[in-house]
Amino acid sequence: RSLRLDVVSIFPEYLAPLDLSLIGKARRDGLIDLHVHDLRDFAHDRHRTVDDSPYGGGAGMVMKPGPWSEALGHVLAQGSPPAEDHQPRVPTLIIPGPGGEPFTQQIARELSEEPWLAFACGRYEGIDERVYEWAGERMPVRVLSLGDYVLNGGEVAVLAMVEAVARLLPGVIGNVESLVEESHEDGLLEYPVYTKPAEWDGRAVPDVLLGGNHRAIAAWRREQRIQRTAQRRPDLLPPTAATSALSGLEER
Ligand SMILES: OB(O)c1ccc2cc[nH]c2c1
Repeated sequence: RSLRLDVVSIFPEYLAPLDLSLIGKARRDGLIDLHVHDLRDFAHDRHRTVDDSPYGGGAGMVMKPGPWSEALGHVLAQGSPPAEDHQPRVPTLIIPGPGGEPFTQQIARELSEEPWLAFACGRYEGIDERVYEWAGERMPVRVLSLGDYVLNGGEVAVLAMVEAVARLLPGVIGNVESLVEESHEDGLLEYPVYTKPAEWDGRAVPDVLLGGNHRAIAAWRREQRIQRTAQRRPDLLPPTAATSALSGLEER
């Protein structure tokens, strides 16, 4: 199964890290087909203008609708001629933004099932709202946020989302076991990990991990995940589990 990715940005070089390591190998192996488009190529005035001042006033600039509709139209055109089922293929368009739906591991899993994702990287104060409407009439659109903080543009968010999605594709990560017991995979944070030496800086590795009792090790790791989640991310636990896990901590 291969995933086609299109990214539109005024800083296409920002996406260069996708050529490195795992994602780079996935591209060379044909698992990922990445196309980065420079939004300015779709601005036809002499200065290749992509922004202008906001109606209604306010600070900063807003990204003009014209170049975006041309750029996204160009991306859509890559889906023709239609696939064998004669339905013109369209991508799911992801638009990163601080005002979006929180991006989660669950969404990463959903997106990794898609054959074609497109990403629109905003800059300045954002993209003219009519672009969201225009795009929504032509393809599924999801506005996603990495978290409650603000970046200067969508490129960093796209790098993060592409990595989170691509690593779930079969064949991208060599060791599939590492995809199972990781943070957020089943709603819990990951357990603490240790490696040699058994004692370092006067600090020992928990005895249970040095023995060979795999049932005891699995139980210890499960308990660690629950405790760590209760301490750091009680919001991930159902209310009763959070308090009972924490009360277990207080008694110690
Ligand atoms: O925080 B973000 O994910 C984000 C995304 C896009 C733009 C465009 C201007 N500021 C942005 C911030």
